[in-house]
Amino acid sequence: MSNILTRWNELADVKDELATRDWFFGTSGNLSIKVSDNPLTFLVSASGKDKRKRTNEDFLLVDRNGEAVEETPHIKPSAETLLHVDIYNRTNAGCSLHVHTIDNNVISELYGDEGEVVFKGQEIIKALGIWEEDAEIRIPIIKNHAHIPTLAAELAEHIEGDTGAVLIRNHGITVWAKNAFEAKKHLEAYEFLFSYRVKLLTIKR
Ligand SMILES: CSC[C@@H](O)[C@@H](O)C(=O)COP(=O)(O)O
Ligand SMILES: [Zn+2]
Repeated sequence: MSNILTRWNELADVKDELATRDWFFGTSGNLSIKVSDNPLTFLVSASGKDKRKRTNEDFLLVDRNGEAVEETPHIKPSAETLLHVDIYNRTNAGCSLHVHTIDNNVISELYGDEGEVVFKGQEIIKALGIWEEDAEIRIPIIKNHAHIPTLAAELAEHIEGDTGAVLIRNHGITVWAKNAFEAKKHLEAYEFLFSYRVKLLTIKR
């Protein structure tokens, strides 16, 4: 099987799993997976589609600038392709996932003024590859901008390694990691932490 087809199927499987979790409200969310390094190309989800459906037009191959490699009259790359462009140009990540969930939006609003949300001493942090006792993680929260180059520029300030995550206030989360398996695992761990915090705060009130 060609590399592009292998990556397509891998990303389509991740998309199906996130859809099963109901993380693609109202066509929101986008996904990408790297196909080649030299030149840099990656598959990114088509804009505005119902990501719960699996079709032959779910992804497009784009170059290091996020431009479609082939002309595709019916579909265009995600409106947020520039965010994925920055991740692949600045890291060795192999996959990037972006979802809007109610919990990640609530957390981003609750802690938005602080510019980050901190989690400590929770077992699920090990899913992020951090194994120390009482480990602490900090997820930056950036302002949402309708102007995507401005949003991408602000996100880029927090792209520091081959794995990471940024919350966009009242918008969603962007996660990247070395491959699709790791990116999905990290996304699930973050969403676990957000859901836990929202539930705990609700009960404590
Ligand atoms: C339909 S609301 C979500 C969009 O504005 C955007 O934030 C998003 O995540 C999906 O855009 P898309 O162009 O389909 O990748
Ligand atoms: Zn979005």
